[in-house]
Amino acid sequence: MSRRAARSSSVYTAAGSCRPHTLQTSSMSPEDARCRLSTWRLDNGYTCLTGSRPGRCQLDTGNRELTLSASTPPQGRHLQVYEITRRHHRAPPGPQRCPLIGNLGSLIGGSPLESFAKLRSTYGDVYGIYLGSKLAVVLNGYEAIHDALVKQGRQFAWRPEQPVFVALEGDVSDLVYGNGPEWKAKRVFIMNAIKELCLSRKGLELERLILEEVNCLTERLDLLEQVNPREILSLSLANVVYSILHGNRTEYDNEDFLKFMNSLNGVFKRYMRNQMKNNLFPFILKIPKLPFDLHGLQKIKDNVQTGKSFFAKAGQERLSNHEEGDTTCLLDYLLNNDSPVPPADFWKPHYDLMAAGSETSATTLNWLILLLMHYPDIQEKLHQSIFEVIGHHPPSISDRNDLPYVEATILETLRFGSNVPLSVPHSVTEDVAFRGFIIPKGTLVLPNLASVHYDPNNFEDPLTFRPERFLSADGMAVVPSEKLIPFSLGPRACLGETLARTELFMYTTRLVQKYTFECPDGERLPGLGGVFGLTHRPQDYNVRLVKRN
Ligand code: HEM
Repeated sequence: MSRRAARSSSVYTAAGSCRPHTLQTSSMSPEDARCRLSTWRLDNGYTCLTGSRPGRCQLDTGNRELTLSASTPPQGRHLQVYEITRRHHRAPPGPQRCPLIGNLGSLIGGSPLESFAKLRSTYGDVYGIYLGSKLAVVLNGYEAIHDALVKQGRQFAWRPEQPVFVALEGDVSDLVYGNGPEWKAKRVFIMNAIKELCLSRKGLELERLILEEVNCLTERLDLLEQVNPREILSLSLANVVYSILHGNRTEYDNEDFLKFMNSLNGVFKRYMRNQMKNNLFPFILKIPKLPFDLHGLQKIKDNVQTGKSFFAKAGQERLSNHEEGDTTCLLDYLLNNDSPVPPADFWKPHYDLMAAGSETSATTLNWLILLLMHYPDIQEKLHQSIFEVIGHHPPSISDRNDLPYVEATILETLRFGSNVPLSVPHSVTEDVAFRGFIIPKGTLVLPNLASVHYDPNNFEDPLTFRPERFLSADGMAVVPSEKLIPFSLGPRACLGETLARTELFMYTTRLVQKYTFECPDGERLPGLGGVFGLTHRPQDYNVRLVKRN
């Protein structure tokens, strides 16, 4: 309790939307008073909703304790102060917090990425916004993101506690959202397993596996004149992960596979909506049964159940045929003695990898096709560069060094599409001093990766698609940029980066070898504005596939 509070004469209890405060009146001089209750708003951010008569008062939040002092103390009255508009003390600056909705008003209307850019121009590289009642610190620009995720990587490596996960009572995938030593052990184990499986010759032979998958995709595409590529790409890329998990692919029209993929899409769609709702009304998750599944819990539980059932069926064969020491697929690794994942939890990494590894890579290819439709010169140059080196032969991973234009086009697509624009939310487990601010324990930290990719100081003319920016002057070598961070940075950086880069190379090369992508007759070329969700994807569009000879 502050010294001022100790001098106080009356005690008032305040009901807080987050936590209640005890308000204490003291005999402060009127000169100290800084805000007027008659306006019903106290100028350090508390809002007085009921109970007190107009007077002059001051709130002292010096040591995070609330002390109300008034020249005319609201004696004998119950004063309700809701912590709904105060900004955290010493937290990064940001717009005035509104009751209940926080700063959602600043984000609604127009593209969220543009809103974030506007806030950056007002408040700087590190600012705080309230998503409902929850403080989120947004990191913008390479330096701020690098300082947090790399220089202070240990402190920022935490994932935030999500109220909805608490409500799911442990039925939560823990590779992406886990924390602490258990998460670390699983991450290291799975990364090593994927590396051994995919990149050493003893395992799955990633090249063969991806080629088989691209061939299945092109067999499908060959039957079509035009297509909305979104779903078929998603199925195809999910199948690559499926093959790594099980050692063999599944059919696109396998009912369980389709059901699982649909449920994943449902999760992606609902995730953002639920996040917002739960931040706005955190108490609704505490109510076990709500009509119409208002907290969305039942739908999420159903999705998890679909994931579990899919795994139970798909993994059955491997589970019954496995012998200790087998290493033909990821499931074998999980079944071996040194696995940190207990059998009851096998579905979790399965779910995580399918979720994290399908939509992301598929969205990048979805951007690529749309961008090539917009830039036919680049499409022709890309095709030419491939044809000169490997002709009609299927690509192999070792061709990457000889195809710098392909690599540069992929890098530029990852930059332009920025398909995981706010990364996956991070958090801090303790109050962290960062660039002169204090980021309070439990704060949501959003690394705005897109802010790095669209910054003209990093990439000249950032809204133009130009693969050459990643090439040497003679066009013979790739010139990577440290400012390109689509897979994020630090201890939580994407676990599948190597796999994703390999997929993107093999798919891009094979698809451009086989087809010219054009806007279908009679349709308007779709715009390049993205749809913002868990990923940043292009709007749905149709592409005409013209087979090359
Ligand atoms: C173009 C494709 C991809 C992009 C752009 C991408 C991007 C990202 C990003 C930005 C993160 C968050 C990093 C952070 O929290 O700071 C992430 C996490 C993750 N990604 Fe990817 N990813 C891609 C493909 C893949 C693939 C193919 C897999 C595996 C099959 C994968 C598995 C994961 C996992 C498991 C995490 C969570 C890591 C952790 O929390 O420790 N990703 N990815």
